[in-house]
Amino acid sequence: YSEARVYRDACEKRPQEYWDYEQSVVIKWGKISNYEIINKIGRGKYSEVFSGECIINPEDHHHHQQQQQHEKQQPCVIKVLKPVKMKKIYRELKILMNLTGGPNVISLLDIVQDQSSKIPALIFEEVKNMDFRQLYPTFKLPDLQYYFTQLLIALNYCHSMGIMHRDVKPQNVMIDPKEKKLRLIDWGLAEFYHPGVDYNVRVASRYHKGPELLVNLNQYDYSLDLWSVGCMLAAIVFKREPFFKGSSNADQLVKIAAVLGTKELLSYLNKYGLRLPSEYDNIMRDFIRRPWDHFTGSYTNLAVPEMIDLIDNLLRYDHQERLTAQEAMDHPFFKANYESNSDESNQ
Ligand SMILES: CN1CCn2c1nc1c(Br)c(Br)c(Br)c(Br)c12
Ligand code: NA
Repeated sequence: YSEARVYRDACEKRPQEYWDYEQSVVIKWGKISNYEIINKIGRGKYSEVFSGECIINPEDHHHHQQQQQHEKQQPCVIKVLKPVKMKKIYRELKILMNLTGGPNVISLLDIVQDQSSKIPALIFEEVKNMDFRQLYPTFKLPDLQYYFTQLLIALNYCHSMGIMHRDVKPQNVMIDPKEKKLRLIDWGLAEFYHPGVDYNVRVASRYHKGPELLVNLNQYDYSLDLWSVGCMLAAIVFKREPFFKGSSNADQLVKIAAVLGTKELLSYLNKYGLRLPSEYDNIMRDFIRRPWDHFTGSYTNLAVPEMIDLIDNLLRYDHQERLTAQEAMDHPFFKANYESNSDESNQ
């Protein structure tokens, strides 16, 4: 049995309609004619994503025909949901309505419905996102302090609102480096946290799955998201994207054990009265725990002691041992001064 160390009663202390998405999702549908799709920017298992424009007060267009071309349109992102169970759609909508406007959470501007297909489309604020594979290699320590503080602010907020994101990964963290803007997106796998509930372990994306998901520890909590943050940091600091690259869910745990150790995995399982699932019998080997400096190689520019300690306190098998989002924000790494010293910048 396991319970969250923080925000245990975040849902219980709110009215039932806050978290009971099966009963009480009231949708105020917007007008699909207010939006125009420009082009496709992404496709996922559950949705197709487009860049779009919001046509502001279309009634003005009748009088000034030529103005139409010059009318300032609001750029937006249009997420067209694929027809999955309405229950899952209601969950995402409810969570977005609860969180929209929160710090560094993507803003939901409107919900519209395609007349023929009846499929809902979600309209979001636009973020001029720079692909993480291009952006992350440019990060120096001050950038890591800034952007991971912004990510932790978003996670502490949603956790305080009783919501686990459950799919934290670079693809779901939109960053506009020009505006130094970060937004956590894709709440399609997010769920409300209730103590003692057994959750589906088939969540998150393989490389960012916490050990709890891979050993079928169903009573996980917000701390799952902090494992994923640890994976993101380790990938940047040790220049290995992704940091744990499993070829399957089972192999994912093997890759984690190759770093954190097999003995340590078994004591984690023991603590929660779990056994290694049978699919590991032939693939789990006896790994020794690797010290983090094993991964720094020749360079250590980002691998400063405070960063190593932060990663070490996020990438813990035992979800109860991991730093919470608030504890991570209070970690010495974020208090240190790494502003590039003068001689370095002259080189
Ligand atoms: C696949 N890509 C690339 C950029 N981008 C993608 N999906 C997005 C979603 Br969902 C939202 Br909401 C926003 Br905002 C942006 Br920007 C998005
Ligand atoms: Na989204």
